[in-house]
Amino acid sequence: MDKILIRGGTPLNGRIPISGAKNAALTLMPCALLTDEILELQNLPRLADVDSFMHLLNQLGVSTMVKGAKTDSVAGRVMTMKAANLVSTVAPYDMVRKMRASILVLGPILARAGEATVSLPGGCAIGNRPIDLHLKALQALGAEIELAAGYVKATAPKGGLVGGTISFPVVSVGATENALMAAVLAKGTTVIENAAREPEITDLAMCLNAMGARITGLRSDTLTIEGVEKLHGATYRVMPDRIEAGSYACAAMITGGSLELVGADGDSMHAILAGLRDAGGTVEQLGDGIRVTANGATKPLSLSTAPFPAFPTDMQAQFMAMLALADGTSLLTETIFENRYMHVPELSRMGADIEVRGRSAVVRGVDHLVGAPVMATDLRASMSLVLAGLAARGETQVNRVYHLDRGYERLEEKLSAVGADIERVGDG
Ligand SMILES: CC(=O)N[C@H]1[C@@H](OP(=O)(O)OP(=O)(O)OC[C@H]2O[C@@H](n3ccc(=O)[nH]c3=O)[C@H](O)[C@@H]2O)O[C@H](CO)[C@@H](O)[C@@H]1O
Ligand SMILES: C=C(OP(=O)(O)O)C(=O)O
Repeated sequence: MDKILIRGGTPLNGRIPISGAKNAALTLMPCALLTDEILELQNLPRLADVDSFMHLLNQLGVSTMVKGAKTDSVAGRVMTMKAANLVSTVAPYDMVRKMRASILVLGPILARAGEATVSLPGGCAIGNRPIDLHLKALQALGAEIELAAGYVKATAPKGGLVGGTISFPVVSVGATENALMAAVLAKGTTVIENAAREPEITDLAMCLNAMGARITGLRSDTLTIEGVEKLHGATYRVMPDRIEAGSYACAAMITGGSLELVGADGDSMHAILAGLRDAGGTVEQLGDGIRVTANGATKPLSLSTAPFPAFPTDMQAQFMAMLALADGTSLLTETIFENRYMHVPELSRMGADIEVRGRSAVVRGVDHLVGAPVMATDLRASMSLVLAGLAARGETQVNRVYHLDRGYERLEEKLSAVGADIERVGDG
């Protein structure tokens, strides 16, 4: 298994191109299931999750073609997808197990084929992650749901799904996405109340509208969908990854450098950028991206994760690494996933002083971190260890690199280009 070796201590300076957003890509790709015409997605990131999703779509009968050489370091990939017919309505365990976002095929397969069977994704490192809200949303559109042998089977009424009111008790990104993709082909009007407002949801709604859907209320917590009989093909560009951009912003801060994040969309990053400014960084809006510059010691922060537009849970681990070296004590509170502190013991092994108290973590800034062999059990936790390694004295060896490959395109290449001493090494 590959490892990443980092010799820390170099301030990072220069330009990093920001890739297309993983979490947008993973909800835009299943839109191909909703039409028999071609959906072309541009600016897709080169990520393991995108490849896994493509394989899942292939198994369902979607033919795909990918353009974009790996050597082209700035442009994303272009994928054309065509689901002339679905050859299967089943998303099997071995695919869903690898990638929780596979659950996002449930709504579109059901809407297109009238039935869908998807393996239950189960829990994972960051928390329990149930799918009850996805299922309730589909039930509100008339679907019958059966759970058996680790699978959920959803069946639409004879004439297809029927519009209805979906009122979410808790904001869920995935459940909002599944509901949207199911409702676009339902008969009549659907209203989704307490919808997630993450920019990736807006990206999904814009892509669906480009395919002929009729969704209004974009960017708000109430989405109204007038069902249409058919969707057509479209070409759509995936939004820039706000979490990748935020992660590299933390790299600038933790190493005392200055990074231009080319293509980053500041409008989707308000809470992240506010956090960077409060931590003492300078954030400049550029024509095509943003620049983040450290100014001396990082200031401590008090931050709580919550649904958009608040501070995202997907940035909590990276901010924690940055705050581990702050000039004072920070308080981070995780309100979305109950078990998203798996990076704490590893950061502590590098010399961080962090105490978890229930859902909160008290981070007492230390003078320096020391490199060590570390590993993390999820994507953003792994990135927090890379960040710590970039600032630490000596060598850090980050194991289980496959987590990083799920969400960070060409990580070592992007970081070496701005001065990091980082390399990927194989086991042998
Ligand atoms: C592929 C993708 O886009 N993943 C993102 C998505 O995950 P995902 O869509 O899985 O996250 P949700 O927004 O659904 O989860 C939010 C909260 O709702 C709970 N919940 C969710 C669904 C459900 O049926 N029942 C339920 O109780 C979850 O346990 C969690 O506590 O949003 C998360 C929150 O911003 C991000 O961390 C993930 O990176
Ligand atoms: C938790 C994440 O992703 P996923 O929902 O795909 O596990 C993430 O991107 O941080």
